[in-house]
Amino acid sequence: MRVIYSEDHKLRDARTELHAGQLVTPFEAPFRAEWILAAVKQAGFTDVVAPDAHGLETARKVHDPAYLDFLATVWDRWVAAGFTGEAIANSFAVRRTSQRVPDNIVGAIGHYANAADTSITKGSYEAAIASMRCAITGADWLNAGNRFAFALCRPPGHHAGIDLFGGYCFINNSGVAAQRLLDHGARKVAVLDVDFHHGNGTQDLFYHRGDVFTASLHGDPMQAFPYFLGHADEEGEGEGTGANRNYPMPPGTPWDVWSSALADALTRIKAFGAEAIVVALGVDTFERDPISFFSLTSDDFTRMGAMIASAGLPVLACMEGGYGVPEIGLNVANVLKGLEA
Ligand SMILES: NCCCNCCCCCC(O)(O)C(F)(F)F
Ligand SMILES: [Zn+2]
Repeated sequence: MRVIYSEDHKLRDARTELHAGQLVTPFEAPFRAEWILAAVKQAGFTDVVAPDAHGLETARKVHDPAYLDFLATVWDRWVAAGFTGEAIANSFAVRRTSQRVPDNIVGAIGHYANAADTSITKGSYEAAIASMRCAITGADWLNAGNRFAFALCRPPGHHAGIDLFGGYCFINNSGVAAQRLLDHGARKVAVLDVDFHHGNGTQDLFYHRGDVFTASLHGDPMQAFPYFLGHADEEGEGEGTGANRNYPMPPGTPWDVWSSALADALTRIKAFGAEAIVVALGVDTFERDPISFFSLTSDDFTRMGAMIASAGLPVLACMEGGYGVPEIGLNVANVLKGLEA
């Protein structure tokens, strides 16, 4: 198991998150990556490398280039506008609005935001690039013929759509990794999202494509963020018809229910003909996660890894969510142990 980690995640250290009507300390904070790195090393996964310095070539195949340009410049534009707070969208291009991108930075950030929970700050973009590089480097480890890799991505990526940021995400790491696998010989790949929250960004990236199967197990969007995508009747369109599968589940979902959804997803991934699986690995399905509502135990994460490995395919796990409790490190390490069991 190769682990890819970048110290540059620390450049993403926002002071604020809009939560429950207040600006709070962000749940998605630097300590997360430090706890997870320590725990996976403690578990014996010591083959840890820094990412290769990839550019945006692969990312431009799944994200709108103008969106990537926005990410690269938003903080400087925000500061140039004379604002002293962190960059937070507060007007949005919602139903029945123009999709022109305003010149004004407050309008532009609202065009590209899919949630107001994600402040953009100095260093956010550089951290997102480093996170993307971890995912691409992990994909290249598989491209070299290896079975397993873990990209310790921070900031996460699965809420980042073609031209959308939010939910703590900017560049869709697992989506870029899937594209990288396709660019290096794979004909079909799957992105399996086990984070508590629906992978709305990843679904957006590949909804009309028939070469990437996207599956997501998550809190029912009628009850849970991201709220506006992730229903079971979203099955892909055009070339992508039948290549998207959502498993929305209710509060309190335990392992036996959750794992039956995983078994179905893996069956469909194999039937699709995927040659590799990119796992959007959030561990916020944990019973004591502070912002989620499933009931998986730490031992269930070992079972999760073993089930995914039983598909018999190469696996790249890209870190997504998992908050606030020390067990996030143990839970990630358990998935890796299960993969290699
Ligand atoms: N303010 C707390 C209420 C929840 N609002 C935002 C939730 C974002 C979840 C992010 C994640 O866990 O899905 C990711 F993997 F992307 F990090
Ligand atoms: Zn999550």
